[in-house]
Amino acid sequence: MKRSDFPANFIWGTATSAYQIEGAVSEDGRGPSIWDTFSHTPGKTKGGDHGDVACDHYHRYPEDIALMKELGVNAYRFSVAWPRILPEGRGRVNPRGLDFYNRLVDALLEQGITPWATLYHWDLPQSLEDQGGWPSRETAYAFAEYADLVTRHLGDRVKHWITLNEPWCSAYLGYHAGIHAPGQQNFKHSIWASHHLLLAHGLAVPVIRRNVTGARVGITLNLSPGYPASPDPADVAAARRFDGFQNRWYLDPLYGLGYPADMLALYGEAPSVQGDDLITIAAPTDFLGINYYSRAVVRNSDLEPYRFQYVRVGEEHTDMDWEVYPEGLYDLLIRLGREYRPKAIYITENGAAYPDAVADDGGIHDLERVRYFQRHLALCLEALQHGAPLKGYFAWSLLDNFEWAEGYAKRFGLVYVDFPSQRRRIKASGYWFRDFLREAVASS
Ligand SMILES: OC[C@@H]1[C@@H](O)[C@H](O)[C@@H](O)c2nc(CNc3ccccc3)cn21
Repeated sequence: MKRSDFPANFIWGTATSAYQIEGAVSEDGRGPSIWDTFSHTPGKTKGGDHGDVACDHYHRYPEDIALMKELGVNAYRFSVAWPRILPEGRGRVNPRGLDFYNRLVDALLEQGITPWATLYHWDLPQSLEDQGGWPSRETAYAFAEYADLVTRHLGDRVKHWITLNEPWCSAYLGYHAGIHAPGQQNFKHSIWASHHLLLAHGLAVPVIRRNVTGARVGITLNLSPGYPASPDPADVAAARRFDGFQNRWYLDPLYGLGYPADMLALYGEAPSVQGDDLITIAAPTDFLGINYYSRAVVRNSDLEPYRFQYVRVGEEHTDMDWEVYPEGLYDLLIRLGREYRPKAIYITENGAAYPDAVADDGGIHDLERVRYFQRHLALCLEALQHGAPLKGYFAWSLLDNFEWAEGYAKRFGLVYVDFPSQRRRIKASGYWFRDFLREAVASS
């Protein structure tokens, strides 16, 4: 499999997010986010790690853009930090926050790299959380105001917009599992949060289209195909419940089907739907972003409210203990193409954590990660050849960075970061990606 097997206009990028790489959390007027609060709360992140400095990208972005250029990507997916733009979440605008993203976008364009901006990658301004957070409908309205402000300022140069990164993570991990910010464990709040996140997306889509000529708008979901641990009908039903929990709860409303009836019955907890919310949420989009890392294998369980249990399978796992299963990406792409028929699909994240180390020769020989990319890209190509509307691929991630509750212990980068010195080193996987992308030049 080589680059020229893919369409000539296929998008090849790397992805990051603001809180994971920027640092400078109190610089130039940025306000606190729920991840500043959560990561500074003892016991919430591995080793008490936080994003105060991270990759110091706020200051080092020219060097990081030079790395993207060396890798040969033609696009870069980053997120805008809401608390940098609106320190209290609404109202007062921080011009120095806007200035940073103006500089970042201009520097990307100067290098011929297309900016793809994610408006929300989990860093909710703390003041909005203090007023109810995503369980409150007001937060959806605040998001639409934020989207309006950012797209009015960057929309002349940024044409690709992702409203939300992974609402499932924000709602479930943040408000029910409690392992992500803000760390609540309240099922009803997680259901209300999921609805207000989808509502926020739906409110923002027309705002972005109004502000950005030629906008391409979408949302990014972390989707995992679910497989039953056995042919036992109870396990098959559990896999269907998993699919509802992880995938259909978001896909169905976004594609005009409303919330899935089986999950509404299972949950017995109705989302806080009002008026035309479901019409708003189903605003037509130009693409679906998919973050794919692995599949899920589940069996039946009495564990309420989801009534499934994960089963650990497979011979090969990453440092996150996620099974390496590229076939799941193929199955997912084919299913989505057939069942939801998005205009386009972009893999907005795919990658793997491995315990990278600098070898005696100064290199980082992350050959497992090279193999991970090769296998997943091969299945992307196969799905594309079988009709999936796949138009691009963003590797997660450009840099080793702050891996949320796992802190800096889990490395996903194509580029190794020595955090004490902030020195960047391209890994073997980065050089592989560079050579893969250069092939088209050689063969054209
Ligand atoms: O964990 C790797 C990345 C993470 O760094 C990104 O910020 C985020 O967008 C992301 N989403 C997933 C898939 N979903 C997920 C599941 C459990 C915990 C965290 C993320 C993986 N990743």
